[in-house]
Amino acid sequence: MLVVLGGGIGGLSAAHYLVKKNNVNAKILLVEGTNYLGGWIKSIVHNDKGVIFETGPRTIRPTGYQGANTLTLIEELNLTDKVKPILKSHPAAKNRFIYTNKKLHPLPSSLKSLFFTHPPFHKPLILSVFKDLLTPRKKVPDESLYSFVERRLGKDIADYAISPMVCGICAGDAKEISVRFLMASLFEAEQEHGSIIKGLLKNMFNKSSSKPAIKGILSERAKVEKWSVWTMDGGLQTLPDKLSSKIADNGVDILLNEKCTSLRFIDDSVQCRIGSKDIHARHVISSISANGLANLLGDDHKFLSKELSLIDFVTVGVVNLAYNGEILKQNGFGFLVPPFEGLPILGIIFDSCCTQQNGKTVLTVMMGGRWFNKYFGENPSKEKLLDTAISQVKNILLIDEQPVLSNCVILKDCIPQYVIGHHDRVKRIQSYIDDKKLPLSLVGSSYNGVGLNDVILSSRTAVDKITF
Ligand SMILES: Cc1cc2nc3c(=O)[nH]c(=O)nc-3n(C[C@H](O)[C@H](O)[C@H](O)COP(=O)(O)OP(=O)(O)OC[C@H]3O[C@@H](n4cnc5c(N)ncnc54)[C@H](O)[C@@H]3O)c2cc1C
Ligand SMILES: C=Cc1c2[nH]c(c1C)Cc1[nH]c(c(CCC(=O)O)c1C)Cc1[nH]c(c(C)c1CCC(=O)O)Cc1[nH]c(c(C)c1C=C)C2
Repeated sequence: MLVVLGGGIGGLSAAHYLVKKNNVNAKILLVEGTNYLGGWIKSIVHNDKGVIFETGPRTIRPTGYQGANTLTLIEELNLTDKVKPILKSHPAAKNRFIYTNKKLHPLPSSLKSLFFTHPPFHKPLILSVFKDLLTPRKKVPDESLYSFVERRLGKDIADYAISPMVCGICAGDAKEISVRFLMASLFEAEQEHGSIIKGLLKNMFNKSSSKPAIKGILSERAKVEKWSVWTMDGGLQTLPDKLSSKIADNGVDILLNEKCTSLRFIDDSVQCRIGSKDIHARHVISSISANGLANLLGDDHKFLSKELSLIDFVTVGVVNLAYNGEILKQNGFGFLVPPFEGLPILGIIFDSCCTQQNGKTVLTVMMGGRWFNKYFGENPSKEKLLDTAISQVKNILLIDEQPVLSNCVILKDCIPQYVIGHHDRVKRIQSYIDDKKLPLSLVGSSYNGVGLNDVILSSRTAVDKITF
């Protein structure tokens, strides 16, 4: 028996890859603690109004090894016809705004714009290139994203570009998040070549990758047609829905509403406590959060449990709003708010600019993250979040109308924070599992990337490494 813990995209894709590899016909069991498969991916479809609210992720990047891998999965699931690309030429790809000093500022998006001063930046961005070339290398094992960028490119970029970007990816504080999370290659460029620019130039002429490129039909199409990001017809939930039905059709047993409450490693197998039963597995793939897994290990593996529990998570409040008519004055993906503005929101996505919403204006307001308790306390009511969202939409986007539809969710501990030292912590965790030869694989957003592409690739890599 092979057990997969968790039915989010990590667990579902792990089960899919196990089915593909399972040449010994081992039984596969997927255990999900709630009555829903998909984890944070959830699309609420209002068929009568022609509106879709995404409460979690909404777009996926097609680029890189990870991006191509996800598109291959889409082909394997026969979902090609459901893919909805957003091209690089589309306003939603070109226009991203920063809200600061009571104004929405478009982020510069062309090479030409490097040479001019674009508020909120105080000087032309080309000066940051010179700063990088003139700043001596600082040898460090890791550093915060903020301090790396401030040191090499200047405070303006750290405050107005990097801090909001970190909010828009992990709802975290750039002063705490490791530079190796989002900018590993730039960090390595400094460590190896003394400057970001020099490192990038050297790498441009010395292109060698350890992994062979994935050349699927969809990923080739994405290159030729110049996709920026893509989403799915019917909402992103189409993906976990199809994965769930495909793995069930292929014989995976799916247990819903059953939590795994303990894992005991006995000889070379694992005893999983699920509900009131003990199930013996020859291998477990855990896709649940690192701190959830820490709680299952008891006192047998104190070091592992402690390291896993130190990976922190933040809570995000998500409010979806639909208004009659197309009433947005700006066209784009949305805007982010730098944390120093002290506003109770992280940013707003203009969903109806990215996807058709039947003539309605659909917005998603994201709140809290690293600052959830500061603005909302321990247990805020959903009304408080909804009121905050509507009043921020009114103040910033000048929309006075009341929404015709709304939804509010509080996503408790939904995004891990890869703080300084995360990379080494994950190495220690993996070394412990390898040294003790535990039949345990770790997948999901807690370890090697929080984007859907990273999570899906973590499942494929884990399954590739298992020997039956
Ligand atoms: C608001 C938001 C917006 C996002 N936007 C994007 C985006 O636009 N693009 C992008 O690429 N990524 C985005 N992400 C990131 C992405 O959605 C997540 O990283 C990804 O969905 C995590 O998947 P997972 O399988 O690792 O975890 P989860 O989705 O958390 O799945 C884990 C599952 O395990 C179950 N579980 C937990 N404990 C147990 C137990 N003891 N026993 C059994 N089951 C258990 C849980 O119920 C859950 O279903 C976003 C995330 C959030 C929260
Ligand atoms: C404000 C909160 C959040 C918004 N999105 C997320 C949070 C926490 C989560 C998120 N968004 C993206 C990813 C995937 C990253 C990846 O590795 O692929 C995750 C986990 C995509 C994304 N969204 C924005 C950016 C800059 C990115 C990176 C990839 C890309 O360039 O497309 C921008 C953005 N996110 C949010 C808003 C309001 C926003 C505005 C411009 C919300």
